Amino acid sequence: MKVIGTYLEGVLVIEPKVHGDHRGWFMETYSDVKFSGSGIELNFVQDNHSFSAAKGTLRGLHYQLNPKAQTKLVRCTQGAIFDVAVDIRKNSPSFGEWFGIKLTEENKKQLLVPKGFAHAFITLTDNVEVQYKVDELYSTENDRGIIWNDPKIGIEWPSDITPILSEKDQKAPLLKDAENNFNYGE
Ligand SMILES: Cc1cn([C@H]2C[C@H](O)[C@@H](COP(=O)(O)OP(=O)(O)O[C@H]3O[C@@H](C)C(=O)[C@@H](O)[C@H]3O)O2)c(=O)[nH]c1=O
Repeated sequence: MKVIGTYLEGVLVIEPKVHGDHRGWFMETYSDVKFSGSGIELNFVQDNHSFSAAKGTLRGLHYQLNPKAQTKLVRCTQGAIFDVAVDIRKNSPSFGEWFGIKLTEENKKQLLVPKGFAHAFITLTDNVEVQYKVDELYSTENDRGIIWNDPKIGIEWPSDITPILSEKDQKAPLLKDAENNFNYGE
């Protein structure tokens, strides 16, 4: 397994070791010992799995407030997504900055999105399955969103796709209208 840092502190790209043979392949998608060995101490408590039928489905930007903030270990097991993390830690030097990466069924890459980051993805193919582990339970009271196309964040979504959004995500606020509630790292 390879752990690759990004320009956002704490956001990591994980490349599992894939063991191929004449039958196909095998990989460990998460190992407590290997993550600990790389300095990543997590206690996952929930596994999530979503299916998006159409290319252009955009879920996010989502986060949970403390004390229910979540670390997410995200992977795409069918099709392809462009996966994004946005730093919403108020005192961070990279507050409001984003990192994006293509996660696909073929490349088997994973993105580790720490607490204090909003998360979103857009599907780049039809019939996409995304699976992710989280280290805090879902909490409707603490579940929040930021609008996907906030110009202040300026995420470079694939330009040839018109996003398909949930009603909730269409009504999400701008970063500037949500940031008073952020309670990470204070
Ligand atoms: C996230 C979540 C949703 N739900 C329910 C609530 C709702 O009825 C239904 C669909 O929820 P949503 O519309 O919020 O699903 P979705 O838009 O897929 O939300 C997800 O988006 C990605 C980007 C993330 O980062 C996730 O943490 C999560 O916020 O599932 C749970 O029961 N448990 C959960 O952990």
